[in-house]
Amino acid sequence: MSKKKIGEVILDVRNISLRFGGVNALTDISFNVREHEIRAIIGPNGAGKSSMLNCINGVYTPSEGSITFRGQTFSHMNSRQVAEMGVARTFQNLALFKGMSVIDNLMAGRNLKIKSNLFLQALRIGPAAREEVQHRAFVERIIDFLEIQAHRKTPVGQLPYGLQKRVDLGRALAMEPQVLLLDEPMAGMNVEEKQDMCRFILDVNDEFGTTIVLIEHDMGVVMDISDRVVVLDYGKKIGDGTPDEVRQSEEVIRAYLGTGH
Ligand SMILES: Nc1ncnc2c1ncn2[C@@H]1O[C@H](COP(=O)(O)OP(=O)(O)OP(=O)(O)O)[C@@H](O)[C@H]1O
Repeated sequence: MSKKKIGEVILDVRNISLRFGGVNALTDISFNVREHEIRAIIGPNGAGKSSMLNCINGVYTPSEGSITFRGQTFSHMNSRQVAEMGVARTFQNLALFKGMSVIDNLMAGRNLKIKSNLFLQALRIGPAAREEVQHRAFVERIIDFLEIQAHRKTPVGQLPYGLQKRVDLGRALAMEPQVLLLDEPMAGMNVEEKQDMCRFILDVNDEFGTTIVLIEHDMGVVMDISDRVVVLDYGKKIGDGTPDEVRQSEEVIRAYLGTGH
């Protein structure tokens, strides 16, 4: 693990519960995330991991509890407000425009940062033209960073799955987030693609200073790259600590590590 500096609490999840009809997807979950940290959420299928991310980024409204982001507490925010506050997300089932090129997908991810109005943008005149140049330069930086220069103009749907996941990461990075939520960034990847994705996640954390919260099933990956891990089981928190602490918890071993997930 690098000698990076972990900072203050940037995201504080307090007593979150979420119910779907009779199903308690989350029950009284509390944990925090510190600036510059890589924080993993793990747990067996149906444990509530995606529901937790959906509460953090405003897709779901928790039945109880609150989330504090950079000192501002809210019990519900919509997804756009959360994004504007600096939280970006990738999805388990990619959120890309398959028919559009890599560069256009990244520009779409940049949309939130574009200040000029649609009319000026369409005409590409005045401040809108200057702004577009700046945004394209930033997107090109991401393309170089993620080593996808050769695919800049390729429609995303034609790329292998591993590269599509990388473009999805790029789309989220185009927002220049302070906190990046990654929902199973390595799902469906082969070993080499996983190694590449691991390297990119560590580099994003290191070079951009982005705080990362990730859900991942591959335990090797989680234990290798995370600073701290939250463990969920049936919607309850059963573990929270460094990878070593979590690895040694009997409750965690019983619920998760020992079951061959
Ligand atoms: N929109 C929904 N409507 C009803 N129940 C839901 C909904 N989303 C999730 N659930 C239920 O909430 C519980 C937690 O699901 P969730 O998808 O958050 O778990 P998970 O840990 O992300 O699972 P997986 O690893 O399989 O993705 C499950 O029992 C699931 O069936």
